[in-house]
Amino acid sequence: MNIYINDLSKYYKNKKALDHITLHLSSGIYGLIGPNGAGKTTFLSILCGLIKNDSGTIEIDEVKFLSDDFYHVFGYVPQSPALYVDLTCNEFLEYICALKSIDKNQIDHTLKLVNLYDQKYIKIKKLSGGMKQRLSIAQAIINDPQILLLDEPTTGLDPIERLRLKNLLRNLSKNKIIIISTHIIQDMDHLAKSLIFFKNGQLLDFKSPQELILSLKQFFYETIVSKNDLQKYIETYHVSSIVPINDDYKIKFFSHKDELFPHCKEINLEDIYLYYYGDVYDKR
Ligand SMILES: Nc1ncnc2c1ncn2[C@@H]1O[C@H](COP(=O)(O)OP(=O)(O)OP(=O)(O)O)[C@@H](O)[C@H]1O
Repeated sequence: MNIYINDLSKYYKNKKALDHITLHLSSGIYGLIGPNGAGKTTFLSILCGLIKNDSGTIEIDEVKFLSDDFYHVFGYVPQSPALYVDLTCNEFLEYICALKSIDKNQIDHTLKLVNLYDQKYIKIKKLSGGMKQRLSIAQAIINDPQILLLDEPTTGLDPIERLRLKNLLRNLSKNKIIIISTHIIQDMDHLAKSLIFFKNGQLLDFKSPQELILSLKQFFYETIVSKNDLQKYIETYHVSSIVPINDDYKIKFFSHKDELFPHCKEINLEDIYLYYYGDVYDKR
């Protein structure tokens, strides 16, 4: 399965929400990264046919985009779960099976996958936020879609629920294209094969986490500063981490100049998020 997105743009009146996005996606998990307003939801909404793009094309190599066949290979987890809270989990999934024209015998298997089998006959309004999120994922995966889109699925989940969700997505990802939008970049660590960075509707970068770290490490430096000097460094450099060490601080920062400080031994995805969405990117 491949998705070819070519020169995709979208306006809301005069506001450009997506600006000439071109991407080729094959099987695997993609993290769609960006701060609020970057265009993530707009992009996913176009991919699932909820809204229309103004220009550009989307092609999928096995089905025609937005045809009936497309909806059989596709699942969507919206930003806010759209659930009927007076139904039980079982009743809700029976309704989804009817909508998707699939056999109800998929329900038990799906509830087990999302770890909600014990809640099968519980009303949705009695579920915790994390359980509701998993039920929302259940409705999206019940037809075993080859394309799965999730809009900020980790928002509001505690660390254990986030870990559960990551494991579930990892287990589901074989032969599927999974796109997960998030501004919590750490959630993509050891999960996404590639990260797609959006800012103001534009594509900033599209690389694997390893490639990103390799290409950006050269801009990161580290040094130890005294408590008195810390504020001066924060004002002068783009500091991405501060770790107290006895009475001093170990700071990590990025700069596009050749600095006299040692380069960082390691940088992580959080450093990369700050690199792209801190003000340094606009100042380059
Ligand atoms: N229905 C709409 N009408 C007008 N402008 C909109 C509409 N939906 C989104 N926008 C604007 O388009 C831009 C992209 O919004 P979008 O919701 O796609 O971003 P996002 O990255 O998903 O943000 P968030 O992380 O806050 O969900 C923003 O500037 C937003 O204000």
